[in-house]
Amino acid sequence: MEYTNGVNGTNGVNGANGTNGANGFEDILHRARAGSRSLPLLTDVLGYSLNDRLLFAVPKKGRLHQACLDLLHGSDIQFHRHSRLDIALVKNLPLALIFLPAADIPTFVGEGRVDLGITGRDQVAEHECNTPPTATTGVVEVMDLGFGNCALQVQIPQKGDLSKPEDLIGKNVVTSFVNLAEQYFRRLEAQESGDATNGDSNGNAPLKTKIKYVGGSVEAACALGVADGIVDLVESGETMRAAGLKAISTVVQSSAFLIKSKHPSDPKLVELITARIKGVITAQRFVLCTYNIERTKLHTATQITPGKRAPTINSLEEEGWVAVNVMVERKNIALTMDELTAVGAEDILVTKLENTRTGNLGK
Ligand SMILES: Nc1ncnc2c1ncn2[C@@H]1O[C@H](COP(=O)(O)OP(=O)(O)OP(=O)(O)O)[C@@H](O)[C@H]1O
Ligand SMILES: O=P(O)(O)OC[C@H]1O[C@H](OP(=O)(O)OP(=O)(O)O)[C@H](O)[C@@H]1O
Repeated sequence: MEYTNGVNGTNGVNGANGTNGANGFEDILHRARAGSRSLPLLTDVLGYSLNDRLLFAVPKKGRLHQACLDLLHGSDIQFHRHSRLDIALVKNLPLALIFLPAADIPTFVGEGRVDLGITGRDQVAEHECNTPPTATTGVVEVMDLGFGNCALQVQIPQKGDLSKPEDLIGKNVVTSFVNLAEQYFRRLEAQESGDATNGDSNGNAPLKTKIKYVGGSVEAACALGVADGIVDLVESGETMRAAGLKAISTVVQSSAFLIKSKHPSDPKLVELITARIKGVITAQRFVLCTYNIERTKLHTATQITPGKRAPTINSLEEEGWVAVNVMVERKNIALTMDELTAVGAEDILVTKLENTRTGNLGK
């Protein structure tokens, strides 16, 4: 089977409407991309053609799903998704959304079957461990979307004999990220044995650590006696602590990324969607701050609020006073207001941004 991670048939992706043969979803996308003579079949199966539409993969469930729907809404990408159907045509752009498990999105985008996608960087790293990018395949990271922040970490029981990653060598490690875990322990074993060649991914030396796959609830594996340690995602750390585990090493840091294939079918549309998403992300990240200040104190105040390019300064009707308009990062706004007040700013107002479109904001 060409695809791993259950793309074919195991998770409901295959044959989204129940009529779509053994090769299912993958085959549909392939035929759509190829624009081949088999397109009438596509129409028969789906009731419409994906030809001439840019394909955009979105996580169908899980931690990234709702944030992606919010992003699409903010970008005015309008669609109606029929229940149980994992393809939705966008009404106001030549675009189709394909709802896929986050883990499968790098495969589809990397092979160019889908043009754009949103998934975690951890999933991209896991995919690329097994399928290194070539000149024509593999994904291009377009933009960090600023949500889905987490870390893939090596975890062990809080109480027990183990204390460091090396203690897990030769033991049982359970994870959903078998490729990254194998790569991590292969390098660790190589360092321990002083054998630099062991560190490559060609499997020259057998891996002593036993890596086992589970699809979810990884944190239960130690308590159930299946694992001595696990490699799993941590955000707040609540799941880890509740399971009596502690983190001893980080394999990879992650957040949600917009990714694209190396040869998207419509680069202009990719640019347009990227600009819209960037506008929404920037609007979430910044607020607009306005305040009045005496011109003599302006220099000090604008050092506190330099803006992205420069603040906008307007004269007030009152002699010697100016009004300042400036973008400030949302996470810093309370501190910024304190500092502005301290240097004599008055009438400080903070406005939420609905949307933005700028050249270099949010980089
Ligand atoms: N606790 C978390 N906090 C932030 N982001 C997370 C968290 N857990 C997962 N993610 C991100 O969301 C992605 C999808 O994980 P999630 O567990 O939601 O997957 P899923 O598609 O529902 O699969 P599964 O059925 O295996 O749980 C991860 O690859 C990671 O990038
Ligand atoms: O550090 P925390 O904030 O507690 O988050 C970490 C948990 O979130 C994810 O699981 P999720 O709840 O998505 O379910 P899953 O175990 O089925 O993957 C991840 O696999 C951890 O178990």
